[in-house]
Amino acid sequence: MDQEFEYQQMLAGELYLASSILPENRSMPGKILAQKINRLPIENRAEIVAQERKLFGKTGDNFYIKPPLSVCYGNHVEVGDNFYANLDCIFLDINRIVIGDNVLVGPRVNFYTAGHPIDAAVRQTGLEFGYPIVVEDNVWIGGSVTILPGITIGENSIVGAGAVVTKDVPKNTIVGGNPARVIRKISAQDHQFWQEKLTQYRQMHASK
Ligand SMILES: CC(=O)SCCNC(=O)CCNC(=O)[C@H](O)C(C)(C)COP(=O)(O)OP(=O)(O)OC[C@H]1O[C@@H](n2cnc3c(N)ncnc32)[C@H](O)[C@@H]1OP(=O)(O)O
Repeated sequence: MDQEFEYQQMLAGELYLASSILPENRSMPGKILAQKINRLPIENRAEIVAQERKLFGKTGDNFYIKPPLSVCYGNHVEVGDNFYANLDCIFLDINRIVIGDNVLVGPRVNFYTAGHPIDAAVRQTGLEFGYPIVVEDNVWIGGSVTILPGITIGENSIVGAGAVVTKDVPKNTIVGGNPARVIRKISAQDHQFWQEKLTQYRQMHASK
């Protein structure tokens, strides 16, 4: 009964006592499965993907996370279509991590939903909390990025390598640094530049 209360508090973003969940340890199956995935031969991609689909709460078409990966629960992560995450990512999903379609994640990206009270006396009670993370469609997260609890990254945006994201990222924006700041908006010129590169590539490919 207490375990269920604490678990629901956790998902609601309210204070909860992790140690009351831990005796039964609802997060252990996900951790064990992640360990199993990390031991699979890297060339056995079909099996890796099959196990990753069991680990996460939801996955879409064309999905792959390059091991090793780490989770807290695993089943609190939901991912859309066309998802790729490079190696060594950490999904600390004590609250939900909701990721849209066409999202690219670089190596060593940390999704941290968990936090502890600022006040030391309350922190010492063992009470903690977690807020959800949302990554909207078409986002690219560079390597070694850390995303903090409660953050939303808006559609089409890019998080530069090494950023610590402490505030929501608006859509169509490039951010970088620690704390992450807006570098610039993604513009019509970017669109034109990359469309031209794409056309060039296709012409060269066709002429081979
Ligand atoms: C899915 C995967 O596996 S991804 C593989 C791993 N690859 C990566 O992580 C690469 C991520 N890429 C980056 O971080 C790139 O630098 C990008 C996408 C942010 C570049 O964006 P652009 O707008 O083209 O940046 P550009 O190079 O023109 O630099 C613009 C400014 O932003 C700064 N900047 C660029 N990247 C970053 C960054 N990661 N953090 C902080 N500042 C940055 C530049 O220093 C420059 O500053 P200035 O105007 O003061 O000189």
